[in-house]
Amino acid sequence: MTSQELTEQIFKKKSFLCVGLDTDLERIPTYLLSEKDPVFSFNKAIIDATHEYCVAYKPNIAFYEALGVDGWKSLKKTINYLHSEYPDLYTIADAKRGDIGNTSRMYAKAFFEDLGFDSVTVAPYMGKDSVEPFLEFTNKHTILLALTSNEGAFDFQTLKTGDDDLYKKVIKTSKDWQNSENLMYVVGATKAEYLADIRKIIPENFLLVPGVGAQGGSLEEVCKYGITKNVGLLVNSSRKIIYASDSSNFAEIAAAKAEAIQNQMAQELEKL
Ligand SMILES: O=C(O)c1cc(=O)[nH]c(=O)n1[C@@H]1O[C@H](COP(=O)(O)O)[C@@H](O)[C@H]1O
Repeated sequence: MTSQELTEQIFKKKSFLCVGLDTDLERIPTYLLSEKDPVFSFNKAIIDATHEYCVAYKPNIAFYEALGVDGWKSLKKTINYLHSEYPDLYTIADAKRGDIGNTSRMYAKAFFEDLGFDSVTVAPYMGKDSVEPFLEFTNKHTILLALTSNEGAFDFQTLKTGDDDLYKKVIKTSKDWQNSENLMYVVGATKAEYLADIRKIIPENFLLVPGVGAQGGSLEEVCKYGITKNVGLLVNSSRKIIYASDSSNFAEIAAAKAEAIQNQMAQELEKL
């Protein structure tokens, strides 16, 4: 899906919500554990209930990898289900990959070709030749970690390198990489006020903003500093939506949570 198509979906659905599928066998309703593929059953129920309130889904790959072969099968079933039932929804593989060039190319093939995700999250630490293999894929986005939502973001990302904080240097440098038009960036909702400066460097790019909900970030603040006339935001919430209830009507409750966020987003879009 292109950025323009994603923007069209955002205006059509009045939502820039991304639902995070961080599916954990220890947190899903226990009655699902007797199903053949509890992870897929849970994801399917969440997707069927929430799809009208969001524009994207982001499975966090760690939750699937932790289950070995079974986890990869559940992931594949989930992405196939999204492609067949809801092809207008944007998909993010939250894998935070990045390695020497030929290895990155294999990661890119895994997520873009084999699984068919629209985008993948990538760590910038290994630099240009570790990211460019992802950027070669047309109509696919590489979502580069810029300023993350966690406390550890202050360990390295905000260190001064010359005149700039490291995360700003990452963003500025990445703009010169081959096919940089395929870049999006991660900026944590917990650091919303930094978005004002970030928007001066990248006024147009889409930002994936995790950290509202369970991590305490504020949607209002994110919009105040980060929204553009084309929106340019995908705001993720995982646990606050998918684990809102562990009873038999968990999907319904998740949908209500997603709808409440979507309503807030619709109000923000009204202001544009
Ligand atoms: O790349 C990410 O999505 C990500 C980056 C970041 O800075 N912070 C962050 O929380 N995430 C991911 O976003 C999701 C947040 O989940 P909740 O805190 O449950 O909404 C998790 O899958 C995290 O791995």
